[in-house]
Amino acid sequence: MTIPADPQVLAGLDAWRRLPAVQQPEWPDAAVLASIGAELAAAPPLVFAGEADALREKLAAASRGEAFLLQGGDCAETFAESSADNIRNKVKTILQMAVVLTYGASLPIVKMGRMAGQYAKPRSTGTETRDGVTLPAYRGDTINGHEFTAASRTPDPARLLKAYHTSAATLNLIRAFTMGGFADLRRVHEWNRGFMTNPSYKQYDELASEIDRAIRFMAAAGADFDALRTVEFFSSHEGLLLDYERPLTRIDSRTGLPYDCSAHFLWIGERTRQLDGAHVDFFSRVHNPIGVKLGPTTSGDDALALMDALNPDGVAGRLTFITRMGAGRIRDALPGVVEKVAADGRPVVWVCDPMHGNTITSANGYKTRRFTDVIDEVRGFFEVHAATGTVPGGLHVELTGDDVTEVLGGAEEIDDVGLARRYTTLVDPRLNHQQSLEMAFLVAEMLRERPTA
Ligand SMILES: O=C[C@H](O)[C@H](O)COP(=O)(O)O
Ligand SMILES: C=C(OP(=O)(O)O)C(=O)O
Ligand SMILES: [Mn+2]
Repeated sequence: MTIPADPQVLAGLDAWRRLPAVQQPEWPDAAVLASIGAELAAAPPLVFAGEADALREKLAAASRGEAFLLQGGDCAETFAESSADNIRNKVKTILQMAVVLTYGASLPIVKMGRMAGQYAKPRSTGTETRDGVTLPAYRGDTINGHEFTAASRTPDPARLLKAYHTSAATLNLIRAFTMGGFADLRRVHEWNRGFMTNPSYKQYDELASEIDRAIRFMAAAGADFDALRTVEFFSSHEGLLLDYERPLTRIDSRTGLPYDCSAHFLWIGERTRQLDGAHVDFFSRVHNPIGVKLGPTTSGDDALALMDALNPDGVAGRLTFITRMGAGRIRDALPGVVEKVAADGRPVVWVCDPMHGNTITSANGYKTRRFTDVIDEVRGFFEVHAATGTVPGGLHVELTGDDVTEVLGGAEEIDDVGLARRYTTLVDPRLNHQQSLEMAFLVAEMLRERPTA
């Protein structure tokens, strides 16, 4: 039976159009945008509302300390880099990290990519000037091109369709990889053994051997490894570009409720979470699990007001707060926010994004981050939650499966000069494959040491 949407609920989905919407492009032609919007609205959804519900349940478990979220992928996916190799390497990296974290946490890891839709970026300045020429800033492949020409930087609504089709192809391959045997625990474990042959990672030997022994124990005890050939993998991106998210919002025939079917999980960024703004209004009306980024200036009252707007009834797993305070700020800035939310009692998932509060410019001009700062913010996150008796529920990282040189440090010691070797990101610096695995080993230790009920 199909349940239709309440007409008021349907009308509400466009209420954001009358509210201030920051970080949106200036499309040159409203009529072209409208016709592409209609085309998107008629295209099949990318995810099924029932999958978003399943994810909500898993996030509810994370909020109770019964699961842990690993969310990772590029700062900005690009159409050009949405190749099979690139997608495979990212999925592989996340799966490898997840095995290490599963062992550290002794919990199921909820696996989620910043993938299949992460094509729209908020920017700190709307324009970019090079050699006296000023053009619109690059806002992600769904809006404009990175090439520094007037033609490429002009927002082009045809890109919305390209974003949709590239998301569909990416998601299709992710589903094939994770359901078709690529994610088999025995394979993933072998990849991790390969990583450990590099002497730079000697400090993780002990943990790696323990994991190896645990897998051999499982085999000896007759564990059904065939049941561990597939994994659930969820898609997510920043819910930034409302001209894309609105047409992909559909009424779930089972319930009559709206879901944004561009991804399983959408988050509202630090720059677009104004309480009276378009983004909070729009995402308050869709039933996916939703995240909000919280920067270092967030107060406990800000967090409570966001909860009132986005999860007034306290549905478990509906709301995730992704804190991104910076290594130097988290220990001071996070406790007040966490205490206030904990005292309220409505559940949230607390997730640490140790990337966005730690961005610096290297002496030779690269936008980068220090691996030590990234790890220190995660450590601070665990310390704060241990002190307040709350649950550290997950990790949100910018990473790639490839061997880029964008983040300083790691056991292989990328330095300022090293950044120049393979710096390919178009927006923020990502952990490379090795740095990502190294982070997983370090976070696994933190998970092991955390207080559990
Ligand atoms: O993740 C994204 C960036 O932090 C954000 O887009 C701001 O980047 P910018 O300062 O380079 O504009
Ligand atoms: C822009 C991003 O983050 P934030 O909103 O936290 O700055 C991002 O996740 O790429
Ligand atoms: Mn980023």
